Amino acid sequence: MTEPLLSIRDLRTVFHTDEGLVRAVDGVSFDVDRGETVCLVGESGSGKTVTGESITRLIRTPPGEIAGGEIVFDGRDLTTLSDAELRSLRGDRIAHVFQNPQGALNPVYTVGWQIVEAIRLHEDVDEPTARSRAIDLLDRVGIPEATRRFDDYPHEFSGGMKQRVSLAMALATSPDLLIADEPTTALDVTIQNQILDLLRELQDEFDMSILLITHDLGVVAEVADRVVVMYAGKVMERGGVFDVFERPSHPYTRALLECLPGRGEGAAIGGTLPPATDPPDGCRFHPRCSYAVDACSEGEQPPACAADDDPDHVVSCVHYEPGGDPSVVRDDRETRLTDGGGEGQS
Ligand SMILES: Nc1ncnc2c1ncn2[C@@H]1O[C@H](COP(=O)(O)OP(=O)(O)OP(=O)(O)O)[C@@H](O)[C@H]1O
Ligand code: NI
Repeated sequence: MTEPLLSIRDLRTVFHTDEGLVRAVDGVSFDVDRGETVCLVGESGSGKTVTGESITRLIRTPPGEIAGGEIVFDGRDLTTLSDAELRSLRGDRIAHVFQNPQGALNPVYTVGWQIVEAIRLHEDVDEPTARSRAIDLLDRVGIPEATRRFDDYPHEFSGGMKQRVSLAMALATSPDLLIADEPTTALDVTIQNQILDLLRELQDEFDMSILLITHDLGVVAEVADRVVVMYAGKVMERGGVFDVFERPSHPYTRALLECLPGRGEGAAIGGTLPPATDPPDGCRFHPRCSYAVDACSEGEQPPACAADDDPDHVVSCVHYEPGGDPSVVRDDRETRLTDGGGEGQS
């Protein structure tokens, strides 16, 4: 088996605040394979952004601190790298795109010049070469009349076009991993779909992995190969996108899916995220969970347990622990009937 490109193990990122210690990311583990898209999904405040920003240590220290765990990228543990080593990795082999492209673009310089700089910072090429590469990139991300627009300033682009420009910047050094944090959230639905289509095309073309952060399960269904469902700093469930959508196993995942139009009641999940400085014992979701039993409010978050035959599909819920009964949460009758039918026919 080939090594995953990125392997996060037991990541713990905390913030020291006046209100106390915020365990924003509290023992998160998942992998991103080469060429695949992994989606981090969960409600606002669940720790998605902090996870993404911990990878290349964009977390401001203080108040933030990576308190434990490993972030192995292409065989190297990034938590042990110096700031200088990380800086050269960032924007070279790992690139970030954010919800607000404004942040990635300097209002004082033309977009073309900024992409040229990004290329030349990481590669020893002359100006004309970098310039023609920059125009190619602008063209590739769908900026019409790229040659003419090369000399325009960021404010001369619409929101969707600005996001395309920031994508071109991110791709300037052909990164192995693109971390995209809600890249389409600020855009209207049509533009949103165009950008997601573009991401998919570019992924094939550049042969890169994508870690896409979103609270939108519709987006996940569109682009993900695998899904990591986060809640209050913990991973509730992770697995292949097909498994997670067809056999959602954690009550939280099921509740999120129920919120999807056409899938369930369409209602929001009752209750709110626990206070960040004072999460409940046991499963972090138990105060909002309709399947909670006494054991759910005791001890630590349950370990990652098998959700089905696929070893990649795991769930952190007492009902899946040894001796537990998953049918409390998930109706497995259909699956069993199908299995039985298969045997009968052979
Ligand atoms: N600089 C900071 N200081 C203190 N707490 C922080 C800081 N940054 C993030 N947090 C806390 O960490 C937790 C996780 O935040 P994070 O931004 O990762 O959530 P998210 O899942 O990305 O949410 P959203 O969907 O709103 O972007 C929250 O409780 C947040 O308040
Ligand atoms: Ni976020």
